[in-house]
Amino acid sequence: MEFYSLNKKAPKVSFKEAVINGIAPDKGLYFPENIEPLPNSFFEKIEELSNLEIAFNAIHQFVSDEIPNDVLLEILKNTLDFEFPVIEIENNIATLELFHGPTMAFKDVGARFMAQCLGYFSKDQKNEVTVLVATSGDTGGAVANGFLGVKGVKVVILYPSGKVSDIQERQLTTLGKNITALEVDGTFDDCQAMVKKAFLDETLLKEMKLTSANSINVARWLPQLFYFLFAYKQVKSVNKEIVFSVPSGNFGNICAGMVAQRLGMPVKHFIAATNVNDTVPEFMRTQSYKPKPSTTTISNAMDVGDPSNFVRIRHLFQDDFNRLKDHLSSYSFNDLETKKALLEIYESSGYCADPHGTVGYLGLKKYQENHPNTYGIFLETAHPVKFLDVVEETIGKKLPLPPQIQKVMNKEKKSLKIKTYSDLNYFLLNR
Ligand SMILES: N[C@@H](CCOP(=O)(O)O)C(=O)O
Repeated sequence: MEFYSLNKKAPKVSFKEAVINGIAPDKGLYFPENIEPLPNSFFEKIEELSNLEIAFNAIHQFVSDEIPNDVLLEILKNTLDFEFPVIEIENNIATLELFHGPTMAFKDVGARFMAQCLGYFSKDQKNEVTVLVATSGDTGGAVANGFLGVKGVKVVILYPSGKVSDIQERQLTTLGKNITALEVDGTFDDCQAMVKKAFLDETLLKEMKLTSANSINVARWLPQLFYFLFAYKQVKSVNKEIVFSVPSGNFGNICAGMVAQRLGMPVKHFIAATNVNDTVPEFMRTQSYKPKPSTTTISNAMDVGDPSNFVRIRHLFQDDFNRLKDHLSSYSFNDLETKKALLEIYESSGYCADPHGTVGYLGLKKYQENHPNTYGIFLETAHPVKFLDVVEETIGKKLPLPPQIQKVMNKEKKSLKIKTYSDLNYFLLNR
């Protein structure tokens, strides 16, 4: 399978090259040349398949023979060694819990998958690869965990100072070894812009091989489509039209869900639920894409003003707005609405959602006002404990700390403060 750049000014590349490059030389995101639907029998018998079999069948066409089947299976086995349960909390409303992995956020799957692919591809290379990643909260911890100790790979994580939760910060600043955290005086968008600038910086590129571990990298982005298939397997028997409501920041997860739909998975509609960082809901209202500086919210991992992957979503629908709106609705909610709903869900069902999942729930409720007979699944993208202060204060109860979190609580946070792109450039050239 080849991948082309969405800016169409760079040569097509293999999966291996797309993973190693991260982003195309013309600054475009890579996109698969073809998305071949899976046979009907795959979906008819999906309940009989293990998660490993589902994932292998879904990802194989993108990886093709660039990773041998036995190695790919091993990578998937190491990636998917936890549960992805769907839990019904109200009539026609269920949540897909994506937080049972090592850093308790949905990013664990993509980060582990990409780390192993990159480890495989760079095993014979003499030169070390530097992975640059920008995070608004959850990606950083997952990438740190997934890449820890991977030979020939150094990871540099940029995060916005004071804008990630205490636990998220611990997850990305306490591991050491091949992982370095840079605390940026700015927003997530500033971090993401610096990372993208580095990929075009000839002085850097002469000195080192750089790649990205954000969802702009196909190996981080595509495995997220597994979640939707795992959920479909669990709810297929309800025999209703299925809609997914995805809390969205950089829009990689929802875009991967749309790839699962292209593979043939029956889904009626997607809902992109955002906090007040509403660039996409505004686009769906006005047809005009206007990125704006991100605002800090209690669902901080979605504090993104210029979502990288929205361009992939538009491309999936050939930039045809009418086709896009048949498949996608997008709504935004403020912190007050989020806290109110978090408490309501807790009091009515006993389910403790996190602020991101709650935004997803709100998006689903809004959509179902006009589509009451659909079966809705909202994604719980991170464990509520990662947002301890806000969740405990909202529900008025203490949350027990799971072992994954206890592990990082007493470790010392280590980061270097930077402010501008030249600070990043200096760090990379002189570390
Ligand atoms: N929500 C993210 C922002 C980066 O998204 P990514 O999926 O492109 O890595 C975060 O938690 O950092």
